[in-house]
Amino acid sequence: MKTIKLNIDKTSNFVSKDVLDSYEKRANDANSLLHEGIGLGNDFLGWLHLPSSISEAEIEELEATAKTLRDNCEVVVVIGIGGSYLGAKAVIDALSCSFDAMQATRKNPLIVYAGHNICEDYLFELQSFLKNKKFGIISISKSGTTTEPALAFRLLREQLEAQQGKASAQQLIVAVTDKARGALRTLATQEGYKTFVIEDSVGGRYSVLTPVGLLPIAVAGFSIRDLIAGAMHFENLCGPEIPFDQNPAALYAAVRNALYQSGKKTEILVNFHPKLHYFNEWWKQLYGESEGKENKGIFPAAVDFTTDLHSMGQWIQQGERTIFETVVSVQQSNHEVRVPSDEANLDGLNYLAGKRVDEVNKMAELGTMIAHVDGGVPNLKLELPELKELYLGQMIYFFEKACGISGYILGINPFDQPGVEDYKKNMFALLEKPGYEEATKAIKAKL
Ligand SMILES: O=P(O)(O)OC[C@H]1O[C@](O)(CO)[C@@H](O)[C@@H]1O
Repeated sequence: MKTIKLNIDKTSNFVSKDVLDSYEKRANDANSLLHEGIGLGNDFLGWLHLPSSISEAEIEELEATAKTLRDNCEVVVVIGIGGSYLGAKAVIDALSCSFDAMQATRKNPLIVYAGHNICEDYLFELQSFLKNKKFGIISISKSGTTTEPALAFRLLREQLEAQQGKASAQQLIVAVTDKARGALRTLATQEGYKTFVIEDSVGGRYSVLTPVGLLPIAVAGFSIRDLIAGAMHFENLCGPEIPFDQNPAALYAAVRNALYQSGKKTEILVNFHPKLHYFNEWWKQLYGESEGKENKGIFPAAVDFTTDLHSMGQWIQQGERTIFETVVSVQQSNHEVRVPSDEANLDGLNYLAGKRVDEVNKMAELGTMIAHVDGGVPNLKLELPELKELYLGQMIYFFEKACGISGYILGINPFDQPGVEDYKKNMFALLEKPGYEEATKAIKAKL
């Protein structure tokens, strides 16, 4: 099986071999600790062996449910926030035609998203769009209580029942949530919705290879079997028994921590393929929510090149030297477009005539890497052979495993997210949620 490849060569001027070697033990110990299951956050290690533990029966159930939604819906709304939608959107966007939403004739239902913001105009416009559509809903919330998806689900469930009738709506709603707890579980049980379980041991940002991601990806018409196969392959390639210098997850975790300790406080995930924009977003939550603790942690930023070379390129080239880049590079385009020759050549592009557009993109990528490294920005590179389910699955597991190792090297718990409760408490107090009376009084005194 072809695999994604990590290249850390363009960090060697910033992290010496001795320094990198000094991280070998910490990275190996962190990897072993994950597998021993006795480290910080060890209640949330269900993602570690997830790829190899998904059964044929589970895959068939996901495929069957996806078929029901595919056969009966022209639109499927994925409701969820954070890890409850980012993994699905990252994979679906990476594999879909860039103009899929505008296609007149469709093989697959259009996937749209809700519950990932609290925007009245967004929800109004989505409900207006759905007015004359046969749509289904995949409502996803591990806790089952997150405000944003719950609000969207209340609105869209009411609309679906009004448009299709309660009985038909019941067949077009799937809930993915906790096996026993939370409002979404209670509602799904009461209404008789088809449900899938998010195991307690799998945190939201690590849940893309559970029904959270797999069901929407299957509904979109992509191969969850290939995605799982790629993840399983990297479950093996990043295991604790793999030597440090051959273990991509351990190496990436070690290099990024060495760079962080040397003063590189921000990591910028870079792509040269716009379909990976939401993969950036998935990665930002995975690393930001895992490592941003105890006033520590690399800040995860992201850009789409060459687009953002025309917005962020100046800062990256000549701003504060506290950044490094991890470039996700897709080696082979799925399509071919060559630069035409032009008799007048007024644009001066005839020197490119006959070349593949991707050849131009690759030279932009190489030129950018040279400029940034020369400018004091270390570069790591993750090469994907193609944008296919297999390599996306490999990359998902690679970043998940490296995140666990990196968090343990940093000395924090990579699997909790206590900091996200602060805004929620204030929001509930300001909204005068029952039970928050004291908090309401206190926060209003601050205003
Ligand atoms: O799936 P849930 O429980 O609605 O949580 C959604 C997201 O919110 C968070 O819990 C943060 O509040 C993320 O970790 C999670 O991915």
